[in-house]
Amino acid sequence: MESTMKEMRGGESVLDLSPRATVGGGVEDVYGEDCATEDQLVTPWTYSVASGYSLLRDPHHNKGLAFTEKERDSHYLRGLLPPAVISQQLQEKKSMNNIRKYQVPLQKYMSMMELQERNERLFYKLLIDNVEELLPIVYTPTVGEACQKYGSIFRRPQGLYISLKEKGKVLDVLKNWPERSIQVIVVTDGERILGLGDLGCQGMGIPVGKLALYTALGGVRPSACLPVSIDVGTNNEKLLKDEFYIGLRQRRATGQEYADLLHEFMCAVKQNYGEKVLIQFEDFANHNAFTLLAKYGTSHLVFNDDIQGTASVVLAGIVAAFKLIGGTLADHRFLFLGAGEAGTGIAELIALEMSKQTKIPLEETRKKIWLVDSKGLIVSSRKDSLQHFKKPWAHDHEPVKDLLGAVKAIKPTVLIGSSGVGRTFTKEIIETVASLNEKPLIMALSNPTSQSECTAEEAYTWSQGRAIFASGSPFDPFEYNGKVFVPGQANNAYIFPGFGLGLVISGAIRVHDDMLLAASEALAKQVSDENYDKGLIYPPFSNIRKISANIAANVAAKAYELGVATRLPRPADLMKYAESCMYSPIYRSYR
Ligand SMILES: O=C([O-])CC(=O)C(=O)O
Ligand SMILES: [Mg+2]
Repeated sequence: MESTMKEMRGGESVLDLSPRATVGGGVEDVYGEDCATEDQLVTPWTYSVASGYSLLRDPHHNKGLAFTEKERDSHYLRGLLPPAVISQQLQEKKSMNNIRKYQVPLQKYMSMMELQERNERLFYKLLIDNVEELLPIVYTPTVGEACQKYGSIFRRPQGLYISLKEKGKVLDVLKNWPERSIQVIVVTDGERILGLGDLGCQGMGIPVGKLALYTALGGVRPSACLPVSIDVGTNNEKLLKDEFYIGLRQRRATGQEYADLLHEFMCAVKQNYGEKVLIQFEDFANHNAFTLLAKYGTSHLVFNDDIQGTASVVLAGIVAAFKLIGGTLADHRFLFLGAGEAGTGIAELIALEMSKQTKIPLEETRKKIWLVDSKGLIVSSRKDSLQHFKKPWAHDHEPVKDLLGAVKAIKPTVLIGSSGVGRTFTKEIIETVASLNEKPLIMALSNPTSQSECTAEEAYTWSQGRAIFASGSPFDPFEYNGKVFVPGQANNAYIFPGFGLGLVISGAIRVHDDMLLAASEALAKQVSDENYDKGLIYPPFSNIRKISANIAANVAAKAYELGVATRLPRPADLMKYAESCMYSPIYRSYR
């Protein structure tokens, strides 16, 4: 020990060439970091106020070549940067040029993630100014591929990893996160990532992507956002055998062990961040999604994006579509393929809104809505064997074994895919729906693009250009018989950023279904005549910050009305207030 210490401090001692030899081989190494052998401890020294080299390495404050002369003087940056001083605008132009050079979407994704870790404000500037181009990169569909390959492309960790190894220590883990004032957490356990299935710990890409949208689309400060991946194992054999897999190498814990870890997490979050932190559940498997929402809905500020966010965005699209296809909710018949979180969540919100509009009891309005799962049409004779969240949809009807049979029997005016399984709206199914309706509304919601129930091209071609079509993942405009059809993107990204902002600015402590209706109503109102002319039932994403502010204002107003808002007094103009609260990625000047 004595001699090792000597070796560590000086450079004079004889070099130890054993396998324990120094890692860095430093000379005049004051802190002993470079001279330390692999099994010696070193101290990770940093400064409390970032300046100089560490300022350039701090993504929250780094501005790269945009540091001014004055800032370079006062923050010890002289010589650490080349002489040129350029604007954020020029940096943006350069970064976009570079990203556009990549042909492979995953490379664009990696380059965006690198930017986020190098210069956060520039990352958000790019994302906000080029939202339609970059959304498919940081979000669906590319984020899906990124999660599948997360281990291989892993560089710096993002977000907080809570695994079974941290059982009993979750509060300590939360305290390791560098930010204190968290407002929004997006958490997944990775069991149902988009329509791609169980990706275990690598589901982290989803909370990271969703929170990037919270900031870019909804204006929540990046430092107030916390992505969390809960790792209870994975049942994905391919990942368990993948040498680059980053998660626990075990099959999923279930039952009490699972419930205990989640409960510890939920309690620790409240203890650490208080009552008003929003916890968004994302991409949990059906069985846990419904259970967690019901269990924590009365004690925490929780929101399930796949059940509630998707419901709100789809309801908005349907209501907007009535301008094109006519009628009201009560005039239509709805048929779903897929009776999981999205399917039953949407169905319930449609039934609730229909009931409010018509004063017909909810039990009755539900009967206008039919769902098909992997075993066929959900009917009352199946009731005993159905999972609890499917039971309200088991109406009286003879058994029907598949979607085509159900389309023929139910004669829907609106067909919605929420199955997570691609290419299930076949030619025959779309032709049958199109034969029943002058203007069928077809929504293929499953993500990413590979899991979409049909493509835009198929929907337009097989309906001879008569379908009103929207999909969860983006499709390019499609020309058919000389007319250009622009498909809308029915994705919860329209809702959750503004919804969350509304909760944050009102200090809401609980989520209520009426707030989802308020968000939906605000979104539907944003569709302009110009959008309708193109067949769109959603406004373009280029306007999303204004849309989010509108949603936030409507949600906040509802929170005050329901008495769950704690930020008092209520701001008189909630729209103005929402806009004034939104994060801007423009660089700040340092003193
Ligand atoms: O992430 C998305 O694009 C929408 C969503 O929540 C899902 O598909 O699970
Ligand atoms: Mg999701």
